[in-house]
Amino acid sequence: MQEYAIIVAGGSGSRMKSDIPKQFLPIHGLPVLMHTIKAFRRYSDQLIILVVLPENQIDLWQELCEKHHFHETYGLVKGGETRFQSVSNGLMKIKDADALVAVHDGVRPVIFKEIIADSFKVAARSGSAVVSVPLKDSIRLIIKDKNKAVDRSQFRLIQTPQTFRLSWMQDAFTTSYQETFTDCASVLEAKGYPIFLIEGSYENIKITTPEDLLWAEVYLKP
Ligand SMILES: Nc1ccn([C@@H]2O[C@H](COP(=O)(O)OP(=O)(O)OP(=O)(O)O)[C@@H](O)[C@H]2O)c(=O)n1
Ligand SMILES: C[C@](O)(CO)[C@H](O)COP(=O)(O)O
Repeated sequence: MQEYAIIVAGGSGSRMKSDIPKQFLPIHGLPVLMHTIKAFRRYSDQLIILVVLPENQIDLWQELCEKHHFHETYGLVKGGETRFQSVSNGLMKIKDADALVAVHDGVRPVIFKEIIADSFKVAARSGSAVVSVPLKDSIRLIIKDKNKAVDRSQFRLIQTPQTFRLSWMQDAFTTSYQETFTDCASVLEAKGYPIFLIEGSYENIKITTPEDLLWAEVYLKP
């Protein structure tokens, strides 16, 4: 079955508060998104990669590609207002009848090829594979002005890639957008599809705020 990766990098990175969107900030001199694309290419030469970018940042990306002599093979897709819309735009570019699609945040550059491989293997068998890790901190539930300890073993932190059968994704993404759709798993779950969790890695961080860049520098050895 043909394997696709939709790498979503259509956001503005408001929480990073940087001059340019965080997906273009350098780690060891190379933009975050280039590290992410290279990680997926390391997984397979056969993988079809689609990269979703904000329409108004495509010129900047192309300048960066020239500057860094970045010549990986991938298709470019225009992003949307929300992550949901950006994924949806990526899905619309896929014309195969049958395929597997891994959706990954462009700002998670420390993704190991073994995890990508596992996500495709499990999704081929079960229809879905969502990367997750156990919590290391204690957590408390906030109820108005009070709070209460909860059993952390009942929770998982969810990462990407999130890999699914194309037909499941196409069906699920016909749903109207809801605020609670923070990832693809929540969209597929809302349509009744089962979500299978697989083991992720604590290094697979999402670059969201400035200190995350420092950790990514440590994890991505030059
Ligand atoms: N309209 C959007 C919003 C987000 N994303 C992508 O989804 C991933 C996870 O989102 P997040 O970390 O929230 O990125 P931003 O939306 O850019 O950040 P912020 O919420 O701080 O503005 C990122 O790779 C981001 O580029 C996207 O493709 N299209
Ligand atoms: C998709 C995701 O990275 C899984 O943890 C996360 O939900 C993205 O959240 P954000 O609100 O877009 O930062």
